[in-house]
Amino acid sequence: MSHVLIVDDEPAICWGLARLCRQLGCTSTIAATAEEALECSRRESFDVVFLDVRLPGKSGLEILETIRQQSAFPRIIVMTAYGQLSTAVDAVRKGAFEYLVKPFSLSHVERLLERIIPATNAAATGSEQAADSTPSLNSVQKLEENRFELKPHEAKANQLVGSSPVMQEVFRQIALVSASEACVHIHGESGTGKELAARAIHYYSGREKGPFVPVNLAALNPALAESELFGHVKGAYTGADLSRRGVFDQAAGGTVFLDEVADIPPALQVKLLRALEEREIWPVGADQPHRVDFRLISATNQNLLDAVRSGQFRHDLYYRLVTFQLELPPLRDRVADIPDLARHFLRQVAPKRSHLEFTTEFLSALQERPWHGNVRELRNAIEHALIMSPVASPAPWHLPAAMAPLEVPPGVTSQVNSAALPIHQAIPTAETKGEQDPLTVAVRQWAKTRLQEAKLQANLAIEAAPQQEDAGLHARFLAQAEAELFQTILHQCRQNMSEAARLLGIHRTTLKRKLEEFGLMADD
Ligand SMILES: Nc1ncnc2c1ncn2[C@@H]1O[C@H](COP(=O)(O)OP(=O)(O)OP(=O)(O)O)[C@@H](O)[C@H]1O
Repeated sequence: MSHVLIVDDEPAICWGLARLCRQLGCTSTIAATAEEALECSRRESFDVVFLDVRLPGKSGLEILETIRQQSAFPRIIVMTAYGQLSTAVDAVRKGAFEYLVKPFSLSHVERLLERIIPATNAAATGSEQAADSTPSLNSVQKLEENRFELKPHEAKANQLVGSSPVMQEVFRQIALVSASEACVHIHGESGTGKELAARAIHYYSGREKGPFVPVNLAALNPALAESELFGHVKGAYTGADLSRRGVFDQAAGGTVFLDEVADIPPALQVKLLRALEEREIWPVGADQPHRVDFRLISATNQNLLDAVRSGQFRHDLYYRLVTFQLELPPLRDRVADIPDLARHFLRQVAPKRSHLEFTTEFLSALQERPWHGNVRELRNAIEHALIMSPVASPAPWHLPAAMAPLEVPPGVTSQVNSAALPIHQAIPTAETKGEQDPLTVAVRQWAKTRLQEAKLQANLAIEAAPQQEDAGLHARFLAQAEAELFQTILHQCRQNMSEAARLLGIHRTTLKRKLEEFGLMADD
């Protein structure tokens, strides 16, 4: 008969779990604190331990390792309500067998126990089944041999915020998969945090000291894509005066992040498959391949299976890439995370104002938006609102207009992520440039969206609509930016033209002429 230790200071949880144990024919002991739990595991041996993270006094994670050793390595199931990603990773590294996100259903726990109990019984009788009982959190054994410490500074720099149940599940999966070497495929709408999740997997893996090399396949010039990925030797083609290391070589000992992987040209799919299977890279023009040690994480906002079905994506490559699929939920499915995310972005974009409290009205307005651009749109909206309200806490009307839904036809990416451009083309990002200037971000996004539209039109062979598109991007940009700037300043100056012109540093007549040009002159 299996013996279960339940460590939680919430009586209702202890009661529910104890009853479940009885139904499954196990005995159970309850402890409400870490100290009590240690005392119990000193006295008797347990097969399964339910261990809450937040306990009065010491936390569950602090005693996890001692309990494992005292009780002859029981299956430890860590339970938490509001874990950060680092909590989940810590639990896995310390040897937790499972990580349960509260609130959990008892039927889920029942299935889990039904899976564990035969193995623990077998272990007690020394039968073969025990040897087969692989821990649910894989690679625990490997980690036992090769334990590494958490790097709080790195984790913080790449912090994924989210306490909603769906994000807790994401954290759990990141914790599991980062302990392995599996190829991970991240799927989610644009701006849901796919690159951030990929970075987290890298930083929490054994490769965290190696490079993380992001590359956006949709942004690569098709003619140069092969050389970007695999490198080339000197003289490989006209103009190749020097040999060049590709993305995989740059990532040696670390991780390659292939963003928008659905856009990889068919010819390169074969080469990528070979690189994954053989762990060998064949640079353009080379007469032999060489070995490279890399881990691959890929992402897309498209349905990769649809691409396989339509013959655009090789099925063998699909199965190689999607060893483990991580789904990032759209922001509308985790509105509970919005206040925490808003505070996180406040600290990020305006550290000097981090003491500021958002009003309930502002937070409600945030939670009511559709967020088609997901977390990226939220970040930009917070920056915008903080700019528009430089002193006081922002109000709902300081937010920019909500983004329209993005219709993304297959084969066209919804957004070009500058952080995932090839290294030598990368535009400085928050990571490379320190603090991000909101205007730079907005301009960059505007330009990317226009490029994306151009690409879409080219793909669909659409004739550009005459009027507006006839004006070059520069003129269109100025018209849009100036109109917005003038309107905002005029609004702040209560439509006082002289005051607005003074603030703008232009002559009043110039302002008037421009407003007329843009059709923004108010009727007298
Ligand atoms: N859970 C989160 N916590 C904190 N910041 C987040 C979170 N998710 C996304 N972000 C932030 O939102 C922005 C967009 O994230 P990211 O680039 O990772 O999204 P993505 O899904 O890769 O987008 P795309 O598909 O357009 O490339 C970044 O500034 C990122 O730091």
